[in-house]
Amino acid sequence: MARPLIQMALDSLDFDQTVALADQVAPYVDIFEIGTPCIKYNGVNLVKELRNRYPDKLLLVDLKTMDAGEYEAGAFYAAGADICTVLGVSGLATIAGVIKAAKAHAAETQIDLINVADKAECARESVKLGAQIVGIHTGLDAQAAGQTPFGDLNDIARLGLGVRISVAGGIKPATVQQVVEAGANIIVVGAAIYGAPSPAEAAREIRELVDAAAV
Ligand SMILES: O=C([C@H](O)CO)[C@H](O)[C@H](O)COP(=O)(O)O
Repeated sequence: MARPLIQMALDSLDFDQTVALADQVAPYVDIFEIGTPCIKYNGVNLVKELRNRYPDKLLLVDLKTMDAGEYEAGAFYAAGADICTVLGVSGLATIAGVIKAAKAHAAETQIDLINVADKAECARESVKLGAQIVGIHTGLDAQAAGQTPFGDLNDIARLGLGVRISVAGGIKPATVQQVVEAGANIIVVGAAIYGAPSPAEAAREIRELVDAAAV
C-alpha cells in the first residue's frame, strides 16, 4: 500500500501561533492545511509565509469556495498553494472554475463533500471535471453533534474513482488504522494534534500509526 499522507489542520486564528505549530509538527507531516477560519482571518500573507518557510511541504488552503471559483482560488494558487478546496455543494460551474485556476498554476483541486446530499454523484462529476482529490469531511459542528466520517469514507472508497481520497473529521490515534484500511490516502488531523499536551509528540504518534497501518 502506498504510504498515506498526513495533513496537519492549522485551525488557530493567530498568525504566529499557526507558524509555531507548523514548526513543531513539520518533521512528522506531509501537508500543511491552512484551515478555513485561519485563512479567512490571515489571508494570502500566511500562505506566502508557510510557502517560504517550507518550500518542500505540500500546502493546502482550505478555502471551501462556494462561488467565484476561479477568481477566489487563483489568488491563493498564485501565493503558493499546492491544493485549494472547493465545496461540492457549490455546484459544477464553481468547481470547474477552481480546477481551471489550479491548472493555470500546475496545482490541484480538492472537492469537499461536506453537507453534499448525493456524495457519490458529486465525487464522480468532480473527478470527471478534473479534481484530483475527493475530501470526506465531517466538520467541527457536525462532530459536535456526534457525526463521524467513517461511513462516507467507506462508500466513496468503494467507488474506485482512481483519485486520492482525503478524510477529515476528528481523526485521532484510535481511528487511524480504520481510515487507512478503508482506503484513505490523506489523513487529516487537527484537534488530536493541536489540542495535545505536546503537539510534536502527538504528530509523531500519528506518523507511526499511519505508517504501521499502511504496511
Ligand atoms: O476543516 C476543518 C474544519 O471544517 C474547520 O475548517 C478541520 O480542519 C478538519 O475538520 C480537521 O480538524 P479535526 O476535525 O479537528 O481533526
